[in-house]
Amino acid sequence: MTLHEYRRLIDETDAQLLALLNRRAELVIAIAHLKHAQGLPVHIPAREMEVLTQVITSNTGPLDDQAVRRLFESIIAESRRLEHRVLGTPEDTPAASHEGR
Ligand SMILES: C=C(O[C@@H]1C=C(C(=O)O)C=C[C@H]1O)C(=O)O
Repeated sequence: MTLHEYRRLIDETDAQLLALLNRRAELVIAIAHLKHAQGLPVHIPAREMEVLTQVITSNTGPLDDQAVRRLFESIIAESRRLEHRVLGTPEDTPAASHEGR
């Protein structure tokens, strides 16, 4: 395959990744509203650990586990930012502190 063909495949793959990331973001928004309604915080470290453990455990490479961890830590951090944005809560304040609003 030529360089140009590989790059077209990368472009296609990036489009798929973006669609999946936005699908994940839509699920995160739904979860944000549920957690807010139940008085739960945006940041749930135990769940984040579970997500990271799952992706690292199922990683078959060529990305190494540290790379997968960094990528998903970034995705999760953006998910938290998104939750705070849709809820209108400050980023460093748990949504639980907004109970009763
Ligand atoms: C999406 C959630 O909110 C936050 C973001 C998470 C994620 O992006 O996977 C996981 C835990 C929470 O800190 C959730 O609680 O499930």
